[in-house]
Amino acid sequence: MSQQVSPPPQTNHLPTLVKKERESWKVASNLLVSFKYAWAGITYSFQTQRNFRIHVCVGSLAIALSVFLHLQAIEVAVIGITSGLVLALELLNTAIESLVDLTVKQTYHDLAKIAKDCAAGAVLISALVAVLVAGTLLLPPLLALIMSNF
Ligand SMILES: Nc1ncnc2c1ncn2[C@@H]1O[C@H](COP(=O)(O)OP(=O)(O)OP(=O)(O)O)[C@@H](O)[C@H]1O
Repeated sequence: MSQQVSPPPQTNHLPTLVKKERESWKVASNLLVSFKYAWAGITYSFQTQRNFRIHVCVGSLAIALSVFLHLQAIEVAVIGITSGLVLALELLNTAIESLVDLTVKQTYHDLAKIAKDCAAGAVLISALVAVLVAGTLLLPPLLALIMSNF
């Protein structure tokens, strides 16, 4: 018995298909509007997620301290990258939590637990690495400065 198989989509129809799949409640009309939505996500996380606020404060402090201690540009960049990664993963964590809550609502589900725990684990690993990197780069000059004042 022959089986009906639909033909693969024509290459020249791809833009139409992509456009169809991108239909959502609202799509950003230009780059400025995209930035506005991205900023809305950042402010939402800042206002609702205590951990995000802590990471913003600690990251800003580490970068300010690295500039104050006259670290090399590459060292300031490394501290900036690791701090930024923590913030980016914290935003993804918030997005995953929201999606999970949207899907399972107030019910317990093992897969919801795995998704949330793994997302939180990703933030934790990045935060530990950021602390390790900042500590390695900042502590020696900081201790030298403290010792020189005694
Ligand atoms: N629907 C669910 N089903 C199963 N376990 C859940 C569910 N919702 C939350 N949990 C468990 O509770 C934990 C905390 O979930 P919650 O949504 O409160 O995240 P949170 O405390 O805001 O996390 P974070 O501190 O990373 O922002 C999750 O890591 C997960 O182990």
